[in-house]
Amino acid sequence: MESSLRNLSESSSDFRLQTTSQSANIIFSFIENLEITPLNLLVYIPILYLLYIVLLVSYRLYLSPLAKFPGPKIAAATLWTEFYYDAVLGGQFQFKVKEWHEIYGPVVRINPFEIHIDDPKGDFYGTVFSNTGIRDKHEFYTSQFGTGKTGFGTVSHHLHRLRRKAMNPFFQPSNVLRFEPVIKAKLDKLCQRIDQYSAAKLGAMPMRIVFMSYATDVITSFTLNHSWNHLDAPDFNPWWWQTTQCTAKMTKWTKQFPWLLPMLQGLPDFIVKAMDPNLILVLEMQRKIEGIVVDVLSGKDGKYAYYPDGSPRTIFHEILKSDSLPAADRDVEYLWQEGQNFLGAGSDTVAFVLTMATYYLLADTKKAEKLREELRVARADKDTELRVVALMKLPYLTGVVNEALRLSYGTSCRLTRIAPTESLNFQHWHIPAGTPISMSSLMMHHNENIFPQSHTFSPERWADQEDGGKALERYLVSFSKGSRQCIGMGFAKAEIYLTIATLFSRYTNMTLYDTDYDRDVKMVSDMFFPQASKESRGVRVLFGEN
Ligand code: HEM
Repeated sequence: MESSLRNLSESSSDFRLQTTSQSANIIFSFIENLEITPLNLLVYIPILYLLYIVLLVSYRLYLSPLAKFPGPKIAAATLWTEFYYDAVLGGQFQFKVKEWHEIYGPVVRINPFEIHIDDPKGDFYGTVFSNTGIRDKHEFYTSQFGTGKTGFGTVSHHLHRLRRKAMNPFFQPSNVLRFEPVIKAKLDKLCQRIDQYSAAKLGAMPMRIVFMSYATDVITSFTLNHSWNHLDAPDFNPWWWQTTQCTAKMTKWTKQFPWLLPMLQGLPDFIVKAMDPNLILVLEMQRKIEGIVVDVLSGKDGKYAYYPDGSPRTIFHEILKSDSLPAADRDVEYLWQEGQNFLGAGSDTVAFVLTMATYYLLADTKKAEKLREELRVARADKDTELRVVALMKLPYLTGVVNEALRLSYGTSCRLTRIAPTESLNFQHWHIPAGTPISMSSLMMHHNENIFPQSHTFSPERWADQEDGGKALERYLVSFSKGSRQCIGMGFAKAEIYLTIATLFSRYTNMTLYDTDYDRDVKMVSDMFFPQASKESRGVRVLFGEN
């Protein structure tokens, strides 16, 4: 209450100041004259609470520095609007924001604190997600995963720089290229599993689950130096995909109630299980990663934790080696949270891009043939298996990868940045320093000015450009941009290029099985990652004889 009143007195409008200070006087004299008895409290508390709400909403609607921005009043008044669309209706807020942009224009105030921008030219993305400016994250966004100590979850720009610096060497192109043979070994295993499945006539393969197993084996080998070997499971461990889906769905609740996560962690397992059996999978995953971290810290991995030249094979050894890391970060909690982020960030994201590439190429077999032809010619030229560096130079394959990234969006939710010391100007709008500003890949990637017929999968929109689509990449934001851009981008791209090239060269007889765009592909809800309809049976593929 006091802070609301203090805020009120800072108003620039004399009239409003007068009115609000009169209201404040009334409230104070009301409080002074209160006769406190238990019975009276039952009446006074709701009245005071109601007054507090009225003052708070009035402040948000008329006095806040964001009051000048267009948008629905209900969104400016309360965070419950987002909660209703996202938690109650299930991932619908992004679509609502899109509708608001159609009504109010490119700048919309989407909650009491935040402005969302859908720039018709797309260039403002580079300003908000800047590489050079100071950019904090918004705690409302970061708190949803309960990993506030990690690079991903760090609010402060400056602290993030220190944490990111500790991880950077692990993601250098040289370290990614050194890992290429391991990705290829996992790819061989994936192909063996596909061959066995098809020889045993087990039917169509659920590609998101299959790719999820594969991507998890790759990311656990890369970051933990221990493959989780999901590809060995006869059914590709669908529960692991459910775990990540459950973690993502939980964010719609934990964003509003961040205390939920620590509370769950403190409850006995049987209670958590009774609430939702998938929740226990999330906790088990966290404990498994924590166990690995404890092993790392105790030196259990010994010399196998390092390459012969002494560089680390696990992200934890890399982080601990750094002299930039704050001392408080050298503990188990920080490291397991970081480990969880790597697994979450590097498994279903990659799996979804691969699934989308597979779907769109098989839905239009001419495009698949064009890709195969490019790969055939390139291979004949070199007379050998292509390495990732050579693959990345192929224009049509690059178009396929970029289109798959574009139509899988990265995160389907909006991303937010705060410029704490700099006010930003967009069109005629002046956005005060410290305002959380968000933009969304969903809107960037369906901006018809930039990507005409944006719902069409068209590798040609990249491949047919004179510069191979380099200029257009500015608007491809699946990995976001700027200082908080995905640290695993180079690694993910290497994995995606290798996988698409290998599968489409090797399997010439792949067909979609009972896969319907509206039911199984089209994004209908945003659960941090894009989700198809509840009736979806996934993208399924039959591998025939080649
Ligand atoms: C297609 C695959 C991937 C996509 C689309 C993707 C997308 C993204 C996006 C959009 C962000 C920024 C999130 C934000 O602003 O809050 C991000 C951050 C991050 N990603 Fe990825 N990612 C992918 C793969 C990976 C992989 C393979 C790894 C690990 C090897 C990884 C590790 C991370 C980490 C650690 C961050 C936080 C970076 C920071 O804040 O400094 N990602 N990713």
